[in-house]
Amino acid sequence: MSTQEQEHEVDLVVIGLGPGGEALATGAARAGLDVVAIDKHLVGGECPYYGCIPSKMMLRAADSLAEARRAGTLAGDVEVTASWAPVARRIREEATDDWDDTVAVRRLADAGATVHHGTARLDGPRRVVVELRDGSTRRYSARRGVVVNPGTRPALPPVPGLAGTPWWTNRDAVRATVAPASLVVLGGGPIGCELAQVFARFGTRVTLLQHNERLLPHDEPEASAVLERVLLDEGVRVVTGVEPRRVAHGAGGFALTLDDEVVHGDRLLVAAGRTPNLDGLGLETVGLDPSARTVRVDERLRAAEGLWVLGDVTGHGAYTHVSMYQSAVALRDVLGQDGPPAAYHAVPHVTFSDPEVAGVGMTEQQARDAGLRVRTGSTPMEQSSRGFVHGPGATGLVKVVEDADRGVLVGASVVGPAGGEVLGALAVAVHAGVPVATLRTMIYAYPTFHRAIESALADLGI
Ligand SMILES: Cc1cc2nc3c(=O)[nH]c(=O)nc-3n(C[C@H](O)[C@H](O)[C@H](O)COP(=O)(O)OP(=O)(O)OC[C@H]3O[C@@H](n4cnc5c(N)ncnc54)[C@H](O)[C@@H]3O)c2cc1C
Ligand SMILES: NC(=O)c1ccc[n+]([C@@H]2O[C@H](COP(=O)([O-])OP(=O)(O)OC[C@H]3O[C@@H](n4cnc5c(N)ncnc54)[C@H](O)[C@@H]3O)[C@@H](O)[C@H]2O)c1
Repeated sequence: MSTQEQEHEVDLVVIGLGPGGEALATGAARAGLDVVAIDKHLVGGECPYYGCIPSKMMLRAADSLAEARRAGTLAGDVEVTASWAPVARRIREEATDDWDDTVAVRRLADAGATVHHGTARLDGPRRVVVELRDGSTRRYSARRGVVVNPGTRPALPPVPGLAGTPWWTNRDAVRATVAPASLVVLGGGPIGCELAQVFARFGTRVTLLQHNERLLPHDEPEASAVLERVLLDEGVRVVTGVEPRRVAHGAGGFALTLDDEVVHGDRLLVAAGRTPNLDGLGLETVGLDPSARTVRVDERLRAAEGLWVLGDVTGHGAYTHVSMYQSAVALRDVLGQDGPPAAYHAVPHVTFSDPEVAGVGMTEQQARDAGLRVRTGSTPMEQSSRGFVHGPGATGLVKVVEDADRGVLVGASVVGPAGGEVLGALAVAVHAGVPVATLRTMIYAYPTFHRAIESALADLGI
């Protein structure tokens, strides 16, 4: 073993600094542990540089255009000339520091951690090898253990011809310096729906091809229907239940062959799910299967002796708030502290389209599949007083799913303006198991969007 490869003994090694890994490394270092934190790309992971934050800046800009266009109905004439330049500038300068993580590295180092940019892999229990960017190798053994938070990358669907083309991932989309004239979006999940609406509102001709029979298939069918209608009304061509047979790229852009037509676009955004970054991590050296889609963890995020795994790869919801939540639970375990175990009965999620599509807990179908005696109640957002006042853009609904035997909500959905904010009240109800009878005695401020919850509860029946 060369001097360079001498094994260094530390308390904790964190591989992958997504939101959860970064927070855990910071907390462990602040608590006095000797922590080595490693990321092969940017400290902070996908969310701040290529995911949540830049995409939500794009959506904020697109929403402002839509609101300005609604002024014609509400407040008089407004002339709108869309420009992508402020969006690109905000993302580059304000959100990502030109995709530079110097500030995040310094923050972590100031907390007391040793930060490396390099690719790490497990090399047996509590052992890690890092290939540093300068080509050198470092080996660590970790007294407490290793935390792994490697995240995911865009999945490449097996469509003939696709692999050799310059298709866009979310990373290319958030780095765009102009809005393309035309765009084909492959995939109608959260990424596809959010970005299809963004570019359409900036004047891009968008075709959204979704393999499933509906958009956002993990949400309530009613929510999918509202979003599809809105996107169609805004000029997005939505084609569901399709999968391209072939993709070609040439001087004229992309051509995607469907069963009975060819769809064209200057750009092609592939948003067809994610591949977990579990390959090359050395999971087999600790007795785990590197080809699995998720790593099974217990309620303290332990995957093996001295190994904690966090984030998207655990399969408990590919959201930043899940990664952060898990990191707090795992940190307590790393530090030998007691505390509540991880529970996932009230995981919320929000697709930040306009209207926002938000959900918590189970859908009606999931509750039925779980064998519960289910009652549902719903109400259209348009029929609420606030929806009526709001006018254009107020489309949506509130739907609640009750376990009728226990008299508590096990799931809820909100589609509407600020749907993710309205969801907050329902997330409390599902999380804490607040009895429906108690929710019905609440006073709901008039005329708010959240007052529609009272109508949905009334629709459950007696
Ligand atoms: C376009 C888009 C929009 C999104 N919007 C939202 C949103 O609005 N709200 C929300 O909650 N979620 C959103 N998400 C999901 C969110 O980004 C992820 O759930 C979140 O980043 C948490 O992921 P993670 O903790 O698993 O790790 P990640 O953020 O994926 O980070 C993993 C890190 O590990 C590093 N790494 C991997 N392997 C190694 C290795 N071998 N050695 C060293 N380092 C390694 C990677 O470089 C990366 O930095 C969005 C995602 C995308 C793509
Ligand atoms: N606002 C948010 O919280 C937010 C936003 C974006 C992403 N995310 C997270 O990131 C994850 C990944 O998002 P995503 O939208 O890529 O994945 P996804 O898996 O949720 O959706 C991908 C969609 O692509 C479709 N698809 C797959 N192969 C296809 C093909 N060959 N042709 C056409 N369609 C095809 C599938 O039917 C599926 O509905 C999400 O699960 C979510 O957890 C969250």
